[in-house]
Amino acid sequence: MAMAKENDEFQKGVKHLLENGVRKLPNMYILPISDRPNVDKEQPIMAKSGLKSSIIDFAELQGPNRSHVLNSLSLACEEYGFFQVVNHGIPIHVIRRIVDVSTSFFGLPHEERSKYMSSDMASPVRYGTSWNQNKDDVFYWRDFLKLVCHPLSDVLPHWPSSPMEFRDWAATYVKETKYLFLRIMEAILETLGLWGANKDDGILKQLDDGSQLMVVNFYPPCPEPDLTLGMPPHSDYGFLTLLLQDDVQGLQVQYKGQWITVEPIDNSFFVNVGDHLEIFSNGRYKSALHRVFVNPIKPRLSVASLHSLPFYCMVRPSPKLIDDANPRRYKDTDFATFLEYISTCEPKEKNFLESRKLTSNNISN
Ligand SMILES: O=C(O)CCC(=O)C(=O)O
Ligand SMILES: [Fe+2]
Repeated sequence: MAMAKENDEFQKGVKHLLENGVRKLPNMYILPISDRPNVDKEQPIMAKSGLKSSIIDFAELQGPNRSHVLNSLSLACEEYGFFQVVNHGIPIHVIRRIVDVSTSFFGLPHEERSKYMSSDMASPVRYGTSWNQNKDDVFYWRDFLKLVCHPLSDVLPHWPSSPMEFRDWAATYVKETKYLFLRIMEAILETLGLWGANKDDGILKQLDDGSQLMVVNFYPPCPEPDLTLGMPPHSDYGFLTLLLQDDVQGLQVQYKGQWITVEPIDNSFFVNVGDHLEIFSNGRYKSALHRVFVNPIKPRLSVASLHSLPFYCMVRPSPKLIDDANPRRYKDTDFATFLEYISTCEPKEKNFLESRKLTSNNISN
């Protein structure tokens, strides 16, 4: 009984635990030694790792240097699975306001935030904690707000009405990030030889009408950050995720088996290749494995915007990227398969994508 009660408290999230005087990391959050972040051990930060070419100047992409930027973009997607976009064109006040209203949302009393708790994965709004709180054996030090963003007019009335300006700014932010996503995708299609003269605008139309999810992640200060994580190693499911992070370090990406800390660059987006783009590009571009560590002093906030095809569409390797030298490497995948997978087995690292790979026995054109 006492145990069940304690469990109920964990379900309310980490901010709630802190507000209720928890000063020591509960056992529920302690990861096995092999999964702990090891942040003390020498882990390079991005600036010192030699990954400079992963910075993409969006303004240059629209100008005479486009082909040069496209080369960097292609290299980043192929080699790292991520890049950072600067001069992205989204007005700075929109960026500031989305951070402000998101911070205010997490500043609301627990009763107000918890109105949006739901175990229904398809709910247009879902407040929750950890990674998958209904299934996690070990909990992660994160609270989140997930908003389904498409079709906007249908979902908007379900979004939080408090703080007062939340809906308006979230709607503006969602439209701006969708526009940026589509422009970046045009460039990515071009790097794959599917734009320009060899135009495949079918996929871009589908993406324009595609799914979009906005996830606000909040990581309060953690009493014993070396024993836990804010998010486990994972790849995102969609084509691209556009991530806005505040100025507190926490995000790490894996490169050549090593965890590299992404130092936040003011007014930029960290963009990572998701599983669907890996499938669509027939494995040429790789989805990025990333995780989040937490710290004992500063709260951290990030806003992720995840984009893919409409939920009912199949994701499959582009036929133009399949030939004798590059046989089809992935099975057809739809969103229902993904939801079924995450409801039956814990998504760890890139294991969903692994389950979609064709083996050398059943590889085909
Ligand atoms: O908070 C972060 O930096 C990463 C968030 C993330 O990976 C996600 O929302 O999928
Ligand atoms: Fe992620």
